[in-house]
Amino acid sequence: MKKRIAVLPGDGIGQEVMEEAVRVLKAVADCFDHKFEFTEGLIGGAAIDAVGNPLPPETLDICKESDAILLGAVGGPKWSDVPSDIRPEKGLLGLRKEMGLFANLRPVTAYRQLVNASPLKREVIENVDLMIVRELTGGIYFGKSERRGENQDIAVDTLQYDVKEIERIVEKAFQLARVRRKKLTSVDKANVLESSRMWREIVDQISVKYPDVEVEHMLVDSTAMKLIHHPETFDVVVTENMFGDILSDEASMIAGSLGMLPSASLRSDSAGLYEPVHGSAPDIAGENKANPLAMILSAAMMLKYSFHLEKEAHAVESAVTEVLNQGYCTPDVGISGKCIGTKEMIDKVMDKLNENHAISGILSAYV
Ligand SMILES: NC(=O)C1=CN([C@@H]2O[C@H](COP(=O)(O)OP(=O)(O)OC[C@H]3O[C@@H](n4cnc5c(N)ncnc54)[C@H](O)[C@@H]3O)[C@@H](O)[C@H]2O)C=CC1
Ligand SMILES: CC(C)CC(=O)C(=O)O
Ligand SMILES: [Mg+2]
Repeated sequence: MKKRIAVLPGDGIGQEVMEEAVRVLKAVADCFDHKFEFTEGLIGGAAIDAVGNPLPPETLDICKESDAILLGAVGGPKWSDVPSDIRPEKGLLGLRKEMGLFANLRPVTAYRQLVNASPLKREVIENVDLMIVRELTGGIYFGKSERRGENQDIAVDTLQYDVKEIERIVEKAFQLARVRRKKLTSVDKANVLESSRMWREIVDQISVKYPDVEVEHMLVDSTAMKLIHHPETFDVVVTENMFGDILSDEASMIAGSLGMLPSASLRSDSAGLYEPVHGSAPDIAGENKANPLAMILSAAMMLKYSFHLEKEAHAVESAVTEVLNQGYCTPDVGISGKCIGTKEMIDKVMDKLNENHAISGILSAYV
């Protein structure tokens, strides 16, 4: 099967983890006899430096002509003073909007091998398996924003949602809950915000179609607390753009590191953008210290959601789990003597992938 993949490394550790993801995908292609064609594009700060635009039209064309997009991360202190309309982050927001990628799936798993990496107690996190479903192309990140006043001393950001934007993300969340543990927590700030009150009404209306799914409404501030207190009680959590952004970084501490959280940004067809939840991590960039697993697991989500290659996705996920089982990990989660670098971690994952594939080949020869 031939698939075209747009590769957008971006900035900082985005470039490092992307190199590793492409390596893993090439190994998957070899093992399972697929053809993945990679086309690289500029985005974020790297694109500003090269052409003065964080989302050049050529990059958008590459993405539109591809079957899926992989993205590292954008941003960094180097571009903190560029005009707000060409900041690196604008490139990513623009790409999500242009591609219509409204549904951001952020699974949070507490890996057994990493329970000691979490600042939370073992008994709090050991049974956690939740999915944050974040609305990705609306809300305050896309509303009108401006500076006003004689001295430009008033700053305005606008949080706006229309019914259709809410309906499609809520539908997506119900569908996901239906095939998981059938519980949906809708997170809002309905005690204060009008957009949240409309969000709640829509969740209630749609819930009638999903009588098998238990629904609860929760305010975002108490959700932040409950995610730490009783994270195991959550299954699917659906929320608007900014709340989802913040809650997912918080939830990363259940997994032990931002470097463990993958994501898929989807629309209604099979196209999708796959990126780790983390940013460009300027504090560790260029040091071979970044945890590449969020990126690799995002690539596995691409295999599953865009290419429907379940077996291949499972092979990558199993290789990751087995390497963690052997005690290897990067410094963000590592305290043991088996703490290794970005590249070495992926060497281990590739060894496992190839080894498991060879074993399954030998076994199939005997049946
Ligand atoms: N999707 C994207 O492209 C995102 C971009 N950003 C951008 O990234 C830049 C830095 O933002 P920060 O607030 O520092 O967030 P960040 O996610 O880049 O880093 C936060 C902390 O987590 C650590 N960390 C993150 N990913 C890691 C990994 N894979 N392995 C090990 N440690 C990891 C970092 O070292 C840092 O201490 C900013 O310009 C921000 O706008 C932030 C979030 C998402
Ligand atoms: C450009 C930002 C909104 C990126 C971010 O923090 C995220 O998507 O998690
Ligand atoms: Mg974020």
